[in-house]
Amino acid sequence: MREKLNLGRKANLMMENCPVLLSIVSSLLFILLLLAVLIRNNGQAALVWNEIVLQKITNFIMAQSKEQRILNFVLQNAVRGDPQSVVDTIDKYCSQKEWAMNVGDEKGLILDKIVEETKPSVLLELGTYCGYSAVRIARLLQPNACLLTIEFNPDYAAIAKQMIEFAGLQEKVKILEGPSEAIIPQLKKKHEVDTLDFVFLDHWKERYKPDTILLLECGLLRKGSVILADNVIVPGAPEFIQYIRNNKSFECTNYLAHVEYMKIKDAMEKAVFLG
Ligand SMILES: C[S@@+](CC[C@H](N)C(=O)[O-])C[C@H]1O[C@@H](n2cnc3c(N)ncnc32)[C@H](O)[C@@H]1O
Ligand SMILES: [Mg+2]
Repeated sequence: MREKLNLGRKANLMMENCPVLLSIVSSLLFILLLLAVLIRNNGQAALVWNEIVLQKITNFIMAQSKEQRILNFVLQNAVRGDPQSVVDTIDKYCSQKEWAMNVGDEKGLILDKIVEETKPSVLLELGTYCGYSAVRIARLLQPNACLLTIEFNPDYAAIAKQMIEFAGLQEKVKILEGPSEAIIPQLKKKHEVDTLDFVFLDHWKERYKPDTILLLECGLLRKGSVILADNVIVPGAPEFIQYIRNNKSFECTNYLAHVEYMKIKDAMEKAVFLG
């Protein structure tokens, strides 16, 4: 009898709270819907969602970093000594399993085209990450050409080293570990660079402009040096774009594309130094 009374009271309580519960659930659904729309239409929100929310949860569950998972997938599925298979395997993982900030397959084709047109011997990349673009660039280089790539995150630099070795490109690519602003001034004396034929800007976007100015101040650009900047729409590099397009020493071209492994618009900017 007492049990029946208790059950009745519980049912009454639930009925009384029903509108409150319903409004909480519907508010949550509304917030989720809003988030989904925002992520779908907004590049910045999509990057934050992938890099901060999804990645942190997966890293916690798997007790391993996303970059380690990308490397493991390459070690298990790509062909050792075959850079194209390394590039394709990373693209497969990042388009099907987990998003990552590699330049990716679509903008990678623009990068390939500009490297092939420029035929560079001395190249600099700012922002190595897992070594995707380093492998992509180095696979196209002439026998004596060399790519220096700067990365300040030691975990990423370690992953990139293994990626580049697996691709068989360790003779062509040298990883310089540290912040770009500290390494650029050492390039001439410490790393025997005279001038750079090609520079790929793909590190944090607020460093694009100051590091371009630093390259000029250090005398590392010559007439005809090509700078290619990734992600000039998403996340965007407005200060760099304003600086480079208003500088008469550079001739600029914009290449429209999409954010790596997404349908959101992005672009690359090529700037040729006129001396
Ligand atoms: C977008 S990822 C590079 C992706 C890579 N280029 C690719 O396409 O495979 C940017 C990388 O730049 C590194 N980075 C950012 N700012 C840097 C700086 N000032 N000096 C050195 N590395 C930097 C980050 O740690 C990150 O690994
Ligand atoms: Mg990029």
